[in-house]
Amino acid sequence: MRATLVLADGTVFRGKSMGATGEIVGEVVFNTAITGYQEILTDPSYRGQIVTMTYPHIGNTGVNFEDNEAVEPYLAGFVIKEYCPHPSNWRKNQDLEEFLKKHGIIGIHGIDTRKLTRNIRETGAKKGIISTEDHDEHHLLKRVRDYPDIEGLDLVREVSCKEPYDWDEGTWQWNAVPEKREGTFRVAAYDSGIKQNILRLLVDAGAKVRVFPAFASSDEVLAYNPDGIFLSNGPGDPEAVPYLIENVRNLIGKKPIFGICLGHQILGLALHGRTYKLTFGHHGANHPVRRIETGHVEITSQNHNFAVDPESVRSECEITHTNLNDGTVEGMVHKKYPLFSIQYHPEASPGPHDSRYLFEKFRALIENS
Ligand SMILES: NC(=O)CC[C@H](N)C(=O)O
Repeated sequence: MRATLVLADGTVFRGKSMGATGEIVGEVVFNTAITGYQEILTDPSYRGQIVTMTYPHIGNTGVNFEDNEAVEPYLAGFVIKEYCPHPSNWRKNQDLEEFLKKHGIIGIHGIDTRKLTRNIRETGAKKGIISTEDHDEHHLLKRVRDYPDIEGLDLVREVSCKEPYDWDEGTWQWNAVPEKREGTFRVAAYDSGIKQNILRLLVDAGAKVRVFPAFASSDEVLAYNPDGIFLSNGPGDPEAVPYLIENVRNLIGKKPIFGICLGHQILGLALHGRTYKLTFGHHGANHPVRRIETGHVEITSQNHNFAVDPESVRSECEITHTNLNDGTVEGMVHKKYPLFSIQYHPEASPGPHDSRYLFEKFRALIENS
């Protein structure tokens, strides 16, 4: 079956349908990771986005029931060059196409993803529409242009849990049964679309974790009597979740805080700093980051479109990590209060694992506070 992708600048790609059928609009971004398409598909931070894989051959290991980062994929659409319809992997439970169909995700394959990636790199992430029903580029262009922009949309509410719950599973290997663990200190984790490997690494670091919805009040979170607060990754524009910014502002200075990705941006805003949108963002598994304290370079997994403006937080925070490709802020620590945050994904699953020390750092911060 045919599928057509039209970008808001009028560029047209004609390919084949993969997964669910219908029509979807989202912000088109590209991810340069070579492995981990299943984890990318199930990362809730992609809500509202159409993800293009630059790696040309996708689907060859199928999908299993263990590697999802959330209970289901929340992204808008999926774009690949060549789909592998004959996956071969001992952990496979489903093929990629079945998985996309089951979850209602519309995909397109057989298009020139290098041309698409160059377009986004040169003129920035932009809205796109994928349709398997209407192939008239003028109709599609009108609909994609009429669709609201991602800035200002609260996508966090769509992916956050609705009720608090406890998490007690640490990391485990494919051939072992996950074991339940009792932590030694309490962490309240705000779920703006949390990736499960973050929860596992918090448990590995010794935390007893209770996950709270992104809209939970600071009083509700404090009533759990946590030793530390964690702020998760999540989709969309950080400025679109004022309730979370306000609640986090109430918690600063009261408890040790660690934020990842959206959590880092929320901390920046709660400290009265500023965030801004990058041209095409960082989405991949090999982004070099400089750890200023030691001068080391960490190879990191990243997925974000927004960044914290360093000048806007300079009076209160020190910048601890910077991106070696474009110099943007990748981490900061408060000069007075026990809090630090990281823009990239130290829990990266699959790797690289250079940044796992940050979970131990959170434990140490809690112990010393
Ligand atoms: N992975 C994330 O938490 C992404 C944060 C934010 N939605 C951004 O795009 O920058």
